[in-house]
Amino acid sequence: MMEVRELTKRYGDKTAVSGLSFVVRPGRVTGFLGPNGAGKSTTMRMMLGLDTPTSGSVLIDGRPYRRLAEPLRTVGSLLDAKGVHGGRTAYAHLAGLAASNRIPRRRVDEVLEMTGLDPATARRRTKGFSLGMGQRLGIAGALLGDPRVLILDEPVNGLDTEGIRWIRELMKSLAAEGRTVFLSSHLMSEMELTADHLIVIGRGRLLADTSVREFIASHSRAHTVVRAAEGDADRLRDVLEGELRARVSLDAGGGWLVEGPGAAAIGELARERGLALHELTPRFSSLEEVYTAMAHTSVEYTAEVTR
Ligand SMILES: Nc1ncnc2c1ncn2[C@@H]1O[C@H](COP(=O)(O)OP(=O)(O)OP(=O)(O)O)[C@@H](O)[C@H]1O
Repeated sequence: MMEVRELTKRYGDKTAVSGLSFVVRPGRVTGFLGPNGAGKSTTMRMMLGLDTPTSGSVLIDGRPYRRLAEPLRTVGSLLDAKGVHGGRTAYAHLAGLAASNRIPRRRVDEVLEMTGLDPATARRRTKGFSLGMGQRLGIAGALLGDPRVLILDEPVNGLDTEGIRWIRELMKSLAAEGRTVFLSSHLMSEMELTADHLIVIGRGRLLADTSVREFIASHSRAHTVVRAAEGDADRLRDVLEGELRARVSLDAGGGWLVEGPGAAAIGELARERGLALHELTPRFSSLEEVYTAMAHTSVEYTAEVTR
């Protein structure tokens, strides 16, 4: 478990993180969202003791990072996959990390296998690694100490479709084992598939701390796809616009996309007006649609931090 308490970070007159408080719980994947410059990386750096808060604190399993006896065994992290010495082989990099954290050498082979880095790749210098291979190595490093908490900044960055799917399943299985998994990503569709819970920040402040499902349900507008019998389509649109004040547009699959009234109201009105419906389907927004709509309407989502 991780507790962020009244966390604030200022750089000169710029406030990157402002009075942020939330709890990241074990047993689920928590996604960390926010536009560029919202303060995600700064928050993650403070979680890992790489940056000192101006005020506030982060506790990992009850202690600040710097007071953890064996940090790598408690928290695994991936902030910058390029933070590996290019002259070393992947194996040497992990073996060095293991040795300095009193982690048995055999664990290196285990994490290499878990992350799909084969022995031949592991013996290559990391300088020639692709972004995706570097990302896998970074994750191998994060898993080395078999930590209860994982903090990953953009872990799918540079991965192909197969790699992205692999990360998704890995994150879910680590959470299912009871670990605390906290990750940021710009890929909303991926976040929707991977995360159970969301922490959303904008301008360094907390905007939402909720399940993915609730976030979508509470911010999406009701949409329904409705299709009438042939010949009734125009009349259906007129009735919806005139009597229910609905916004009606043509749906990509034919039929009308109705915004405003729910499926029940549409169905009942159609029956009263003697219109036979061939389709009446509530449509839920995707996380990406909800997030994009918020980004257009809320200043916290749009502008950079200025103060
Ligand atoms: N070392 C620093 N010195 C001065 N300002 C900084 C420093 N680090 C971050 N900032 C500023 O703090 C704000 C938050 O940056 P941060 O990198 O944490 O955002 P982010 O949400 O991770 O963005 P991105 O999605 O682009 O990575 C930005 O305005 C950034 O310019």
